[in-house]
Amino acid sequence: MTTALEVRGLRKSFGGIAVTQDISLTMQPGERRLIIGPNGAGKTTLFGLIGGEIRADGGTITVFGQDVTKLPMRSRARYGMSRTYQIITLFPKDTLAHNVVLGLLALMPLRNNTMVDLARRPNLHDRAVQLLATVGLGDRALHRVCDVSYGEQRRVELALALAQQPRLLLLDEPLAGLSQDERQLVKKLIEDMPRETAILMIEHDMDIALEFADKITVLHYGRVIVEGDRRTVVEDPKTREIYLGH
Ligand SMILES: Nc1ncnc2c1ncn2[C@@H]1O[C@H](COP(=O)(O)OP(=O)(O)OP(=O)(O)O)[C@@H](O)[C@H]1O
Repeated sequence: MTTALEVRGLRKSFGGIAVTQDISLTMQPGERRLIIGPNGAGKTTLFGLIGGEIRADGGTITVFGQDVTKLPMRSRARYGMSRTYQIITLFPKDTLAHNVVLGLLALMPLRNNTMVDLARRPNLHDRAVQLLATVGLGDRALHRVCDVSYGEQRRVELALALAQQPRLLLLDEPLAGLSQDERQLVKKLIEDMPRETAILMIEHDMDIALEFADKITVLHYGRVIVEGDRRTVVEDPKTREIYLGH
């Protein structure tokens, strides 16, 4: 079976400091994988490399059998990969629906046509509202991003990622900055994502994240130090050393 993601010997240095050191990992289609590690372990850099914002110094990244190592970020989406960001990247003065419409447009062959008349494409708007409804924001579609809460903005990001119907979804701390109630809501949204979508997630909230994961990868100083199912990782002395200091 073709793997969803195959990372081999990935390396990246910034100013001579190795931040990603020979990382390899394999994900199967539909797998739910959690990446954990202390601050500065290189989690976000690894996401940047996989997503294509950061160019690797060495190694390869294959998505559903396609070598994407040298492809720019936007081209990687065409192979089924989509991601959210730790920092929100929405247009604040536009409505939620319009943000999602832009996300949908980015996937279409007419995406480079700046003259596209959105008023003549009501189906796009309807699709955007539908997607917003899947993250519980159907009734907020016509609100501006700057007028909704931080938690709601994070849910718009999830709607945008889902708009791409990804086969591989990268979630960078989807629960960060959310209230307890919003965490539960977003957790449920992630759990309810199509089971065939492989999800790679960075998350600090262990209580929620461990439950979600089929497999966990622990990074430390840019290396994979432990990998396995929940029990293997939690019981491994190296994990305990990092998180508990003993
Ligand atoms: N563009 C950059 N230039 C220089 N150093 C960088 C750059 N990006 C990241 N780093 C450094 O690389 C290391 C790993 O950073 P990264 O953000 O990937 O870690 P992280 O595990 O995601 O941490 P956190 O949990 O705090 O978000 C850090 O020491 C960081 O300062």
